[in-house]
Amino acid sequence: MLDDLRDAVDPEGDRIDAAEFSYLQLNYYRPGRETRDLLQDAHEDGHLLTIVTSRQPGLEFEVDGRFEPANLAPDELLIMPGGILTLMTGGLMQPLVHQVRNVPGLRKRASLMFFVNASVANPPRAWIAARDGTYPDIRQATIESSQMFGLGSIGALAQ
Ligand SMILES: O=C(O)CCC(=O)C(=O)O
Ligand SMILES: [Fe+2]
Repeated sequence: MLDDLRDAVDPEGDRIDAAEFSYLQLNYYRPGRETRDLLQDAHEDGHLLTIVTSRQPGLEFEVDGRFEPANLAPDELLIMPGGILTLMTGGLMQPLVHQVRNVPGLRKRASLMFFVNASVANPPRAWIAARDGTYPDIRQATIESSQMFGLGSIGALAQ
């Protein structure tokens, strides 16, 4: 899929090596114990892509300024573009903003994400330059995003 994106945007561009720095994350929520309307506020993911699934409702994504339920069937995945893909494409591909609603009556909620990251050991050059003509530092952006939620830095994997 990343190769197809590259071919569409810049066939001469760097191939993304996503094998080593992509990872699975399991989120577990106890909606019944929370008083908040949102279990996760609206955000974009700081990765190239996020592949997400859940058997429980709650995930919503933004379309034309409004949030819509993802309504994933048990055998469905949602593939969401993230902020690093925006950097790779000079702003051409915008991230999908999403949030997790606290659905009344739901006691437990689990979701599984596969976060697709470019290698920080062998980072690609952006396929399209930013508006000011510069090329963003994909390696640095990937490392910084990985630290956003207080998780261990992805940079540690490169050592
Ligand atoms: O729990 C979900 O369905 C989505 C979680 C999410 O957006 C995230 O962890 O970045
Ligand atoms: Fe997210």
